[in-house]
Amino acid sequence: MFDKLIATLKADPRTIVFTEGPDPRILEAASRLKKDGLLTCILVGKVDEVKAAAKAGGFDIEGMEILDPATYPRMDEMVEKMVELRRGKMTADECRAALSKGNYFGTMLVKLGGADALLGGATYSTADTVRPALQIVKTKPGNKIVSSCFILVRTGKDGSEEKYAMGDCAINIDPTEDDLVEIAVETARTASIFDIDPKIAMLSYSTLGSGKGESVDKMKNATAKAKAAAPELAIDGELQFDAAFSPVVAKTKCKGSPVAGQANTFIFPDINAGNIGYKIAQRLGGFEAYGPILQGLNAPINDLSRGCNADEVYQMAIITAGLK
Ligand SMILES: CC(C)(COP(=O)(O)OP(=O)(O)OC[C@H]1O[C@@H](n2cnc3c(N)ncnc32)[C@H](O)[C@@H]1OP(=O)(O)O)[C@@H](O)C(=O)NCCC(=O)NCCS
Ligand SMILES: CC(=O)OP(=O)(O)O
Repeated sequence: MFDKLIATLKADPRTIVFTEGPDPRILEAASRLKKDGLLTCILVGKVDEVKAAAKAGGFDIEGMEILDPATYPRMDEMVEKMVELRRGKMTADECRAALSKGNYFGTMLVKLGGADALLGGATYSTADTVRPALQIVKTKPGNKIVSSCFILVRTGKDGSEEKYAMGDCAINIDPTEDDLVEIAVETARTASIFDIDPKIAMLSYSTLGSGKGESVDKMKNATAKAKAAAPELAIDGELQFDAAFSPVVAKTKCKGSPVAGQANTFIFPDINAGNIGYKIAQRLGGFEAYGPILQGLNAPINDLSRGCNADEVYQMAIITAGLK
């Protein structure tokens, strides 16, 4: 799962900024990344606080840069640049206030080239982690929205990995048909990076017309649009999860579908379904959940779940910087 990304990081050393420097999970992950020679870590926070937390946890952060926005010597320059980027949407005072917080400070650090990648969200909510990136970093050329996916992995006793991609479980609350097309295409791309050959199911409570209504039409129309936009992709919908996943159910509900019964890339109709769905797979299904991996953003910035542990921080740091 991580071999390719680790090889990339060893061949091309990168720097990652953590917006929540004093958090013990961040400190543990940063100390392991340093020990393993994978990333140069920058910790945002009050120097004394970060050092005290590292000492209390027994984490070695020797040599790591700790940046406190309150004493950052280039803050005036950062404020000026942010005002320019926000183009009339935020005043200098608003930018300075925002930059006193780790989430905005870290994002501007990436924007100004002071770090290659950013990982936050151990204590900040997803909205507070992602909003600075949406406002400052913006979408990649060619993308209309930023979306996200999770890679779900369950390792068998023989070491084999069962892998799925799920999107969008974290960013777009009620995606439009066009948003869903972009989410499907981007999630398929992310799936491929993790060696999943994407077979995309556009999920619903209905299978090919078994239910009726606006939410069914949304997935049906999004499927048609996605097929037209990316004819090279294996994609079908609208499909219930059982029809998408189980070959037995697929035979009953939608025989002949190129995806049903073998889907490995699942696109949810909205964030309620997506966020609940991935957490059920994680907590009841015994899958490791890597993400949310942001897609379509013009810099490698990712969010953590606030329920993350140090292992997840370590792995997400590798994913974030390794996918740069
Ligand atoms: C992502 C999210 C924070 C954006 O909401 P917001 O900050 O209220 O968004 P706004 O409409 O005020 O937009 C803020 C900026 O982001 C941009 N933006 C918002 N959503 C975007 C998206 N999906 N893609 C790209 N840009 C987006 C807007 O264009 C705007 O840019 P501007 O200020 O330069 O004009 C919001 O959609 C959200 O809360 N999503 C759910 C997060 C969550 O709780 N997930 C569950 C746990 S993982
Ligand atoms: C991805 C996600 O659900 O994040 P959180 O648990 O922080 O809300």
